[in-house]
Amino acid sequence: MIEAAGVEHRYEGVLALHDVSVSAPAGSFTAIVGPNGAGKSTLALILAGAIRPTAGRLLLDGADVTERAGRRGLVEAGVALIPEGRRLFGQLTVDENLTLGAFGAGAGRAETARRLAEVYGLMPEAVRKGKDRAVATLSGGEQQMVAIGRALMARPRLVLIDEPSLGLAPILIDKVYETLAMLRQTGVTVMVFEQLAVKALQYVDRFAVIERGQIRHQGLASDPDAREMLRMGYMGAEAA
Ligand SMILES: Nc1ncnc2c1ncn2[C@@H]1O[C@H](COP(=O)(O)OP(=O)(O)OP(=O)(O)O)[C@@H](O)[C@H]1O
Repeated sequence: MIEAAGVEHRYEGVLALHDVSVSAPAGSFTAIVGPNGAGKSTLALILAGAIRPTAGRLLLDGADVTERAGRRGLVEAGVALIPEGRRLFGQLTVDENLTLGAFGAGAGRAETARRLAEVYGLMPEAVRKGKDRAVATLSGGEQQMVAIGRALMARPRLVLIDEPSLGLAPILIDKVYETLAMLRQTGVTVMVFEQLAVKALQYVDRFAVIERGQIRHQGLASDPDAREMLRMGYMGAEAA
């Protein structure tokens, strides 16, 4: 469904990605794992079409969309990015934040109400009950759920999530991943960009290891060698 082919990205002097080729088939759940500064956020932005790679191509459903990259990314094509740090409106309520997700995608009032009901169905009880609370008063895990919910309000076919576990307690990380697994069950293609490699591998079916801007390994999470590779300390203390 989505594919980066021979992608390179430079920020002024810094080579952030070098000859990166990764893909995610429709309906898959994929993790791009790697340590701090490996290039995960840059790759997430490129796959979402939010920034244009300095070399290489971005393909969506087999069509070259490299030139379409821009600030709004590939939203119209059904691609949603949940950036690191979530970027919610803390003073607005859960309901208002979710509604803005549909507004950005051009949904009318009745359609927005339908989508709200659907998205609340995926949210944990604490978020449903807190729909009139300011988002800033929710826990980090709940806020991450709202960020996922807001992206879903645009009815994306592909959801890219940068560091879903960042700053969350382990039990909440599992809840976030369980929600993503449920989302995938509904037919949405899901990609996470994650430092917690071992955790991500419990949930995804495919993965790629990125280090210093290059893909070192790609495979299936069910492959015993995959886990062995992470265990060998390839990712050092950052695998958890
Ligand atoms: N806007 C920018 N300008 C210059 N260099 C940048 C910029 N954004 C990222 N970089 C550099 O590009 C490289 C990859 O960064 P990136 O944020 O993509 O990695 P990451 O794996 O997401 O790391 P983290 O987990 O810390 O967010 C790093 O060396 C980083 O310092």
